[in-house]
Amino acid sequence: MASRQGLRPKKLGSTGSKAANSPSSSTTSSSKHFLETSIDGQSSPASSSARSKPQYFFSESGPLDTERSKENVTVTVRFRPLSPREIRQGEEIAWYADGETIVRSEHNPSIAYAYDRVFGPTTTTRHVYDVAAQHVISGAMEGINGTIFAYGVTSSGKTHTMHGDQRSPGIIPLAVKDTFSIIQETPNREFLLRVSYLEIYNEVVNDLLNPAGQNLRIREDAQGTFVEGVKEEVVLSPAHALSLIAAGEDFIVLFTEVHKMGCICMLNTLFRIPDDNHPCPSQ
Ligand SMILES: Nc1ncnc2c1ncn2[C@@H]1O[C@H](COP(=O)(O)OP(=O)(O)OP(=O)(O)O)[C@@H](O)[C@H]1O
Repeated sequence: MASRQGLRPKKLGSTGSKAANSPSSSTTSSSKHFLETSIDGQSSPASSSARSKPQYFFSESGPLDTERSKENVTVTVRFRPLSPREIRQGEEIAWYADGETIVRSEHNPSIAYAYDRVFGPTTTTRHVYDVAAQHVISGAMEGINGTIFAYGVTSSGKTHTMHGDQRSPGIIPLAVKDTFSIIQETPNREFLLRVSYLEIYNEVVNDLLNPAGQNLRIREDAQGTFVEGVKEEVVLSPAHALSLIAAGEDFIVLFTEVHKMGCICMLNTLFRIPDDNHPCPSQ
């Protein structure tokens, strides 16, 4: 897993004016609310860059490469646009995406942070998925553990990014679809896909696929860390997997009132797809 250090954005000095560093006006300003999407693809070559270096578009050489190749965590920031309500209330943009890797303060341009990738408010979820998540899925299908998670303050866009809607599917449905496409394109292997859906609320782990599975314990054994007693469903199609998410969502609604009272409390869900894949016996 990632070290804490790996999750920390790197603060930069001023690297120039906003206009000079911004590729286009559409990505130079965005809401003061932003979401950080973290990705952990253990040992995945595609996620092996240094935390503060843009992973996808830089190829680096030199003595630091060995060190960087150990880095498995990338941090991506996605800005959402101001909502109509925020515009009506006269809310102002506080941070903006300055190019593809820098977040800069509107009020003090000398304050800037570098991330692996920064997406402005006009970026589609599909693009975020393609650039920042797809490689974790393809890595997982090759047996490399991977995690994609979103964090941010309330209303920063976590649900929009991870779940999305019919018009703009989120990272979870896109990942499910991709997973099954990869299975179809890999006829020489057999895959067993199992899904679990958990919520971590105030440090309590609840099973969203099983109403009886409350306050589950996190344990460790020789094979690694696991949640004791969590329900795992074998899934046979994208529709089946997505129906499990929908069922889990119904369950989350039960917690919504608590969540509202909790102000900035975070409601986090984990949608987990462990896959066991083996070469076909006949191959
Ligand atoms: N990239 C985006 N483009 C357009 N609208 C967005 C975007 N991201 C979020 N929104 C909108 O902003 C609002 C808040 O987003 P969302 O519900 O995803 O936040 P959240 O972080 O999940 O909030 P909470 O923690 O309170 O559940 C929603 O109306 C959503 O549709």
